[in-house]
Amino acid sequence: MNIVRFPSRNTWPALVQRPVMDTTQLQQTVKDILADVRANGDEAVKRYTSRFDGVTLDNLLLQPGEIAAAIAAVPEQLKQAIETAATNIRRFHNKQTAAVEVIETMPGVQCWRKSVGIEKVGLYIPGGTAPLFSTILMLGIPAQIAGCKEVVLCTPPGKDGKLHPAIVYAAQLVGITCIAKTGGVQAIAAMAYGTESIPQAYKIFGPGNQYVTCAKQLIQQEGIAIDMPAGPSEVCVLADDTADAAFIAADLLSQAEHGNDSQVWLVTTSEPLIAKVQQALDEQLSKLPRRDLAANALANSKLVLVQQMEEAIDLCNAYAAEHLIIACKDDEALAQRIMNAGSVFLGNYSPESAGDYASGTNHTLPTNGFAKAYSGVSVDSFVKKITYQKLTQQGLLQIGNTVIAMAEAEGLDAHANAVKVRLSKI
Ligand SMILES: NC(=O)c1ccc[n+]([C@@H]2O[C@H](COP(=O)([O-])OP(=O)(O)OC[C@H]3O[C@@H](n4cnc5c(N)ncnc54)[C@H](O)[C@@H]3O)[C@@H](O)[C@H]2O)c1
Ligand SMILES: N[C@H](CO)Cc1c[nH]c[nH+]1
Ligand SMILES: [Zn+2]
Repeated sequence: MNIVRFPSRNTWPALVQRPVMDTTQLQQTVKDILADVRANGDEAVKRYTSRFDGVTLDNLLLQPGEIAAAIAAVPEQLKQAIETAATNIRRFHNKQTAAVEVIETMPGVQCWRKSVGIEKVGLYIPGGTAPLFSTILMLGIPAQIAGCKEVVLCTPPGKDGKLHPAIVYAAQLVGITCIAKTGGVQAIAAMAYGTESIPQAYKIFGPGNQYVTCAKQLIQQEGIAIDMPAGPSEVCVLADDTADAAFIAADLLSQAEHGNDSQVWLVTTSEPLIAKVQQALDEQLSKLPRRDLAANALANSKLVLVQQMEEAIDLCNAYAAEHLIIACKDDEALAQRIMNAGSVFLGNYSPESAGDYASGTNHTLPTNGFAKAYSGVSVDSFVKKITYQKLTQQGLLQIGNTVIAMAEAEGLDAHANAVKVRLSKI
């Protein structure tokens, strides 16, 4: 990992840049696949699934017989773990709904706002390097709570053309039955445009690699909504001299193992901690099955030493990590000063893995600095908020002159007349 000592503030904009592929080439590749799927539907989706995932499929949609077989193949202990996680995620997300409240802004003028589930949603579940069935809970549960009517799920198949049994188990647990065995750009295109077998969605959710994230950003320009750019995983650990180097190394590796383009940071005021973390990383990395992916990600990553905690906080806010772990004595006080992060983990006993799987918060979060302006997925992401109003005759008498005065001042006489014509009849 690169060690950066006392970087001056004017170097921070370059320092916080994430590693990205050549964006021109990436965008061209993605645009070509999007256009092909739009023109050729299932045939193109199958062709790209064969090219990128090495699988030739007759049927893109998971068949009922495959569902029963997959569910039977999930070990009981894993089923229980998935159900415990689902219960916690439900508990946390159930509290994100608010009762409709009618506000009387003037006598006889009532206004209210209601959340209505987006009718058709598409969920992308990553599967290129690991079958992230936990992501099904993170997207499927808020979709269920929001009352979305049609949910389609796309995920890449394994080399045998099948889905990991836990993917199928988690999907049925959250009531998803329309499951397509395809990933990458072709999956995002299929959900955006609709194909013969994959239904079109109004909004597409879910994390993915740089191809998936770029495809989501491009289809957004065509009028399909997306949750947010949720690309390669990131964690930043903010630590002082009370932190435990072995815990920090474990947390950094937990996100580095997601893929080559993940990025992990340590920001600290403690010089001795840096050497200890480096040693712990060496010890732990060699034992990981996914050490090659993690080692590549560590090459993109940084251990940053700063003088003061004040500066450390400012740098964390400039970096705007997907996940921020505060491994410091004053974790709660420091957390108050965090302006930019997808999700924050406080203290030495809150590993990011807890939030990735089971504590209850959502793990679909903005990466690449988008946490400066975007939130992670929640029930809100799956609803539109429609406003309503009802005016009585008394209400229109109260508000009428205000509307007429403003409409006439804007030169919009027809607006004023829509009020006058009614007032003349009261
Ligand atoms: N931000 C978040 O909330 C969050 C959550 C979970 C996972 N993630 C991230 O999701 C990512 C998952 O990535 P993944 O690769 O394992 O799975 P993925 O499902 O996102 O991508 C796999 C697909 O990429 C496509 N692809 C691969 N190489 C290609 C190429 N050369 N050209 C065109 N398409 C190509 C293929 O179609 C393949 O099916 C990781 O980066 C992980 O860190 C992020
Ligand atoms: N850390 C990922 C979000 O960046 C979520 C995840 C899923 N499984 C394990 N981790
Ligand atoms: Zn993770």
